[in-house]
Amino acid sequence: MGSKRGIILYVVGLVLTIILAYETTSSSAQLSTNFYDYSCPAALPAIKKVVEAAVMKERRMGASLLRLHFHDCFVQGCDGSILLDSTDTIDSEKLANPNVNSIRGFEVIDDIKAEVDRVCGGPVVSCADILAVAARDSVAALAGPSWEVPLGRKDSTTANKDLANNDIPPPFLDLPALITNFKNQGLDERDLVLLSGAHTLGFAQCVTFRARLYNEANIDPAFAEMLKKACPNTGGDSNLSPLDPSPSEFDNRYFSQLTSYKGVLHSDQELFKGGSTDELVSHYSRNGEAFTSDFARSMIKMGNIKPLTGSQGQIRVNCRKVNQ
Ligand code: HEM
Ligand SMILES: [Ca+2]
Repeated sequence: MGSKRGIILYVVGLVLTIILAYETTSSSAQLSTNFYDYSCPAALPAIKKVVEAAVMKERRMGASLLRLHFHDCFVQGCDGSILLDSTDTIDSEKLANPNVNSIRGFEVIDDIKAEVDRVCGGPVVSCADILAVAARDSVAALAGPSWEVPLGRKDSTTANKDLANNDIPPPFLDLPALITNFKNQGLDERDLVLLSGAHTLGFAQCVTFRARLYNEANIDPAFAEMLKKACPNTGGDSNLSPLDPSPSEFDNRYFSQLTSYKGVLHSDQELFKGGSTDELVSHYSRNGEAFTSDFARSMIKMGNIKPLTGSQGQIRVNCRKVNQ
């Protein structure tokens, strides 16, 4: 009798363990678009409102917020790690080469966080989710597509400056290295082309494309001459040039520029120079609608990189600091 009971208890325990294990693994991969529908339905409209005001004030901020989400996701996944300031225990990603004197928008994230916590009555929405939604709302505010953002990311308690230096692609990479870099994040060649299309928005500093102007042959000569005016051989490192001719408009001109060898960054032109991604670049240069809808898909894919979910991580009270 006793042993029968023991067996039943054992089986029940086993089943519970299996269910629990399944729940943990599936929830750690699962985000959902309705995550805040009950806990704070006012959150998403609040984010949109602050993003729209910031973009109205300065169009470039939309580009900067989009890039912030990208640079978050490529380091430890989309976990808000990029937002943490340096402390004794935090080696801030803000100081990594791809970010220092370059990445911007932290004050807007602070403004969004304050407004979201106000309307939700406390810290309900993670900083990582705020970054993902702000990127989406930025694109939409600059005439780009909108999409439903899968939500439920938690915030990291760590940052990794070394990983930021290693994993955020620098602009001097060639196509094979760009492909590998994206592949390491679970993104394919099509995602590389589509997400590089984010360079339809925003600006680059002279120091990031000088070598292309003065050393490379696969650049339209008149275009190179024009860029050299804003980017001399020496000095003017931080002078800005737009990444495409309409840096405040989400359109497909980035791709048509590439097909006429008017890419600003070396890494941009790598996507169209007789290699495996040429076809994709031509396709999106001819078909703006396809770019718009496929870009949204790739953004969702990028936003799903290694999120912390369920009991992992935390919801930060201050996006710049780990709780307590
Ligand atoms: C494919 C590899 C990529 C490389 C090598 C790269 C590199 C760069 C560089 C060097 C800049 C100029 C930064 C400066 O001068 O301060 C820049 C700007 C920008 N990048 Fe990328 N990027 C890449 C992919 C992406 C992706 C995937 C996104 C977003 C989905 C993105 C969004 C942006 C935006 C919006 C800007 C303009 C930011 C502003 O004006 O504040 N980039 N990128
Ligand atoms: Ca991160």
